[in-house]
Amino acid sequence: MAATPGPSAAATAAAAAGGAGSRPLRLSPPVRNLPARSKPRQLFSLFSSTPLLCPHFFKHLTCANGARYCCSDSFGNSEGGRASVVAMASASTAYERELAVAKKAASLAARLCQTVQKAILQSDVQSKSDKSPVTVADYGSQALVSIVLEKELSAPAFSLVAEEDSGELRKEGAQEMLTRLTKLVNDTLSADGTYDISLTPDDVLAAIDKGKSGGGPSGKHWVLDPIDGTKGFLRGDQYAIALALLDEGKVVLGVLACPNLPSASIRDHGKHYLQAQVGCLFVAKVGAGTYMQLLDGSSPTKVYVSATETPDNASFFESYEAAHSMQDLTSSIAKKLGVQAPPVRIDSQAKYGALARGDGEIYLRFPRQGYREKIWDHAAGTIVITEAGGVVTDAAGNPLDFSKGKYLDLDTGIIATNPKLMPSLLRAVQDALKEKSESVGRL
Ligand SMILES: Nc1ncnc2c1ncn2[C@@H]1O[C@H](COP(=O)(O)O)[C@@H](O)[C@H]1OP(=O)(O)O
Ligand SMILES: [Mg+2]
Repeated sequence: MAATPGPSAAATAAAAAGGAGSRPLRLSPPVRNLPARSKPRQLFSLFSSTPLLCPHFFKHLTCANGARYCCSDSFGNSEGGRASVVAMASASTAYERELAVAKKAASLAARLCQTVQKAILQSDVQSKSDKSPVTVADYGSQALVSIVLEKELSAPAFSLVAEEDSGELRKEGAQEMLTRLTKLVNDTLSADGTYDISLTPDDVLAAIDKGKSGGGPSGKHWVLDPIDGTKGFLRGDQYAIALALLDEGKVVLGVLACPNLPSASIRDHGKHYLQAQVGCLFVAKVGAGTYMQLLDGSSPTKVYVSATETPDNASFFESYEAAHSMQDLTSSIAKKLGVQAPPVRIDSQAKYGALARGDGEIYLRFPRQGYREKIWDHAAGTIVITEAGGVVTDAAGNPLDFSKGKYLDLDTGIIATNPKLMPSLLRAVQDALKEKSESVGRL
């Protein structure tokens, strides 16, 4: 099945209203049937700036953050010294089953979301108590992921921490939506053909409510954002299905399905990606690197963060929605760092995927005071970046802690970049935050 763009067929990541100087990014309809290519450029620049570890030239290299990566054709296959063979063998076999299940679940959910985005009707949008829009696709995506986890995992009593619950769907007046949702889930399952099942509305409600786990520091917990970037989804722009697995409080695998992200770099928008296919799946497992493939199936390609060391050649990603991140602060950080390029604003954890494959160097996220970050908004994206050789921290430089339950306890914001740029980025963040608090103090 070919990946298809959204209803507008133009995933737009233009500058937010009033965002003068930001880089408009209009993603046009894809030209079909062109081969997806990863960018060897990223690999070459990494070779040129990283020490080789052993005489197996081009086999082993150390990423700038000290993590070891092996050049391998498939997930986890490697060559080299005995110790690394042992280490990589355990890295390659651990969580293998879970990763395959996560890919299956996210791909199926993405298919459902693509169907809905194409046919979206205003009446699909309900209002949650927090007033953010939620669609039949959020529920359908969560139900499908939950069903795949239940069918495929050997332990049926899995723990799932997910964004949606069935509360609104159980209310009077939601019957029609529930009927449509059940049909959508069943149609997606039957088109896929893996499972010969037909779900009732109650089955769908129960599947959604499997996502009520609170997470925490012990055991395994799946973490799901069924549609990350609901606003982008409704606009016909970028969104992601983000699924991760925590084990003893650490993210051990992550899958990001980005149905509207072009397979080619969006750095030089207006150029290569206009011919690219749309719909990417990023897959990361602890110790085994990050891979990208087309959502409609292509062999996975290992991806790496950009090796750019100089801020004046760097570009940065931030939220499309001005309400999600303080753009005056991010602009001040970029200025202090010496970044020349305007911000690239796109919705959802698609930013993490784009950064992981080197489309840009920096991600800045500074929500307004009082906003509490949820683990499902960052778990999959974080491992996609770290396994590609990048670093993700809070504004004080601490790693994100996914072991505290549903929320991340954060110092102000989230930043990501490559290890070479991180020290200067952290200094710029600290300076900009200090300046901001001093200016608030003077008022
Ligand atoms: N006021 C807010 N500030 C920051 N993030 C928000 C806010 N409201 C919703 N979000 C969440 O931010 C994420 C999108 O981030 P981005 O701005 O990078 O696209 C989404 O998970 C979105 O929730 P949701 O998943 O319900 O869409
Ligand atoms: Mg989200």
